[in-house]
Amino acid sequence: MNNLFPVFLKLEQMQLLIVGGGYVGLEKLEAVLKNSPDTQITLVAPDISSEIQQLAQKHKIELLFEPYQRKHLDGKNLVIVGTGLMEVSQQVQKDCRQANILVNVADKPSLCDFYLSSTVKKGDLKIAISTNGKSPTFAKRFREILEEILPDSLQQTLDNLQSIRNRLKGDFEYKVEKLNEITNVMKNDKN
Ligand SMILES: C[C@@]1(CC(=O)O)C2=NC(=C\c3[nH]c(c(CCC(=O)O)c3CC(=O)O)Cc3[nH]c(c(CC(=O)O)c3CCC(=O)O)/C=C3\N/C(=C\2)[C@@H](CCC(=O)O)[C@]3(C)CC(=O)O)/[C@H]1CCC(=O)O
Ligand SMILES: NC(=O)c1ccc[n+]([C@@H]2O[C@H](COP(=O)([O-])OP(=O)(O)OC[C@H]3O[C@@H](n4cnc5c(N)ncnc54)[C@H](O)[C@@H]3O)[C@@H](O)[C@H]2O)c1
Repeated sequence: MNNLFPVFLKLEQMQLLIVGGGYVGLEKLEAVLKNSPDTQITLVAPDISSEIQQLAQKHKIELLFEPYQRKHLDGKNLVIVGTGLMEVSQQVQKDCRQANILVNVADKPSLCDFYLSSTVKKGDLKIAISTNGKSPTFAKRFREILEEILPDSLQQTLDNLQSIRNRLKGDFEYKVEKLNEITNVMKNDKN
């Protein structure tokens, strides 16, 4: 079964809590900042790595040097946990469930409401990759392949299509038909 529903979040309009300030916390923080560098983030952990402290100076990151407590969820829309400690992970997951806040526990699929994906970005094009949790390493490798093969000229194509879209006159059906006609060239001839 592969029933995950993908969405693209406007994370910069939300309040994110990250629990854990070690290696995993840094990895997830970097994944967030790569896509949404202006996200308002609170990161809580008794020990916070120097790499994270450096990132906090350049981004909107509040650091709390203390153990996780229930009150840290106040006002948060989304939570990512990366402490490597099962008791902490389970406690945060339970608290999030009660508060109706979506939670990702890094590397613990059974405790996740959502998974992080590998992401490819070429200008305005963004592709999110999931393997349904089967192999994050495959997701990473596939990202690398897509990053390599997608041409930089894609942005020009998107800009052109947007300007045509804005200039098209007529009703909705006409516009849809016209835009499909123009982009038909992208389809393989054999189809
Ligand atoms: C895509 C990416 C996004 C990100 O995290 O940013 C991501 N993991 C990445 C890398 C990666 N993670 C791990 C390795 C080591 C090799 C290996 O084990 O394969 C590598 C590879 C590396 O680092 O080279 C360890 C690992 N990960 C999970 C488990 C537990 C398990 O599978 O049961 C374990 C074993 C832990 C242990 O043994 O202790 C689980 C999850 N990892 C996910 C996402 C979710 C599923 C995504 C999907 O559907 O494919 C899911 C389910 C939950 C989540 O964490 O959100 C990011 C690549 C970013 C990029 O570079 O593009
Ligand atoms: N590839 C690499 O470069 C590299 C480097 C180091 C570690 N690792 C791997 O990463 C894993 C360890 O990473 P990690 O991030 O899980 O552990 P970590 O020890 O790096 O960090 C744990 C974090 O959790 C915090 N924490 C502990 N109790 C807490 C609580 N009650 N509330 C909030 N925060 C709390 C700690 O203060 C710390 O910030 C290991 O599996 C190791 O193999 C990889």
